[in-house]
Amino acid sequence: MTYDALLIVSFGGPESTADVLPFLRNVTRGRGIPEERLAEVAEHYYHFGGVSPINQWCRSLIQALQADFAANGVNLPIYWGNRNWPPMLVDAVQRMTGDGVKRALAFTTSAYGSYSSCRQYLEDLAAARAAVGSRAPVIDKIRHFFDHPGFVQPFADHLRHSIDQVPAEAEGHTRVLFTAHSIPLAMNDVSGPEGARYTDQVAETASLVMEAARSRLPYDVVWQSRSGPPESKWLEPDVNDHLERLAAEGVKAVVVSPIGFLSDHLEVLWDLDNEAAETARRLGMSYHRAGTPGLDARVVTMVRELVAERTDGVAVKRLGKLPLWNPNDDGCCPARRPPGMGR
Ligand SMILES: CC1=C(CCC(=O)O)c2cc3nc(cc4[nH]c(cc5[nH]c(cc1n2)c(C)c5CCC(=O)O)c(CCC(=O)O)c4C)C(CCC(=O)O)=C3C
Ligand SMILES: [Fe+2]
Repeated sequence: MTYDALLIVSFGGPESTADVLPFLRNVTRGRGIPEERLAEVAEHYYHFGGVSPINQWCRSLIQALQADFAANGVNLPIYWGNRNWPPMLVDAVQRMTGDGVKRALAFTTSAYGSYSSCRQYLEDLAAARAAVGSRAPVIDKIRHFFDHPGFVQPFADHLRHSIDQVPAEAEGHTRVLFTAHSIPLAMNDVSGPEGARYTDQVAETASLVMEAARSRLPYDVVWQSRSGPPESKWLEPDVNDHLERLAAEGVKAVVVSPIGFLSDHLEVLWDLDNEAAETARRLGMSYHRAGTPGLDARVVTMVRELVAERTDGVAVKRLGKLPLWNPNDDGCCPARRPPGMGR
């Protein structure tokens, strides 16, 4: 297939205190998120001056990609649009249309399947194209990259580094925790063609990262950043609850690797580096947060390789064994939110 542009699609985040509440209203419109939860999350953003690192990370990633494409003879202009905060997707699609782009590939900054991490991006892409009209380009989403070596290996290197920081006294009493964003159980049940693909993919990434880090430590997959009404059931255990359990079992050190996130989003900076770190401190555990890939050169190479899979039919580079599917097909996550989650 030939493409004439690459579109980077991300979540978007506020860049000043004045942006925070309007951003949160964009994210949660029609979602049944309690007002108190919004106020609480707003405080997390205010703690960082109202600035999420996500937009600046996108800018830097795009700069690095442009240089990499130029150096490797990849002739694709790169556009950028977010789901929830400017630069918005609809403006990116408008610009692409004006530039005469007919068919584009979309790289979303989320590695996994599920309504929230994939289908919702597709819906927002479709809405942006519809708003622009019939001249808008066709846009194909790149596959989930949870098992690409450019995703797994940076996590593995950071994990190895953090394991090496664990104090000698904790030897034999150390646990690795992999975290990803919790989602409603109803959403996970219908993730991917046969359901539960979100939890399956996260579990596969966790085991691939352990293998690449050559670690034999015991590890668990846990969840973070749950929101939504308290009566709805979400993936558990929450990282903080799990730390309580581990402390009671005599675990003395934890190494936390946020494999749910390609870069240090606010969920990592607040929910892990503040909340979970504080929980561990209170429990007397040594806490080590392993890094995310962020702007690792291997991420840049990965994006180029994911593009080449589609443009040049080069072999799919992956470490995992779970079946892949085309996230543009309607046959995976339902094009409607699972019941109990708003809209
Ligand atoms: C699976 C998943 C990912 C990973 C995949 C991906 O990357 O897309 C993710 C990423 C992110 N989530 C983010 C921020 C927020 N998510 C919220 C709310 C929610 N997230 C959900 C799921 C996910 N979220 C869900 C099921 C909700 C409930 C509301 C709903 O059903 O839609 C809320 C509302 C307040 C709250 O309730 O917490 C905020 C502010 C940011 C930006 C961070 C920054 O600024 O750096 C990022 C990257
Ligand atoms: Fe989220």
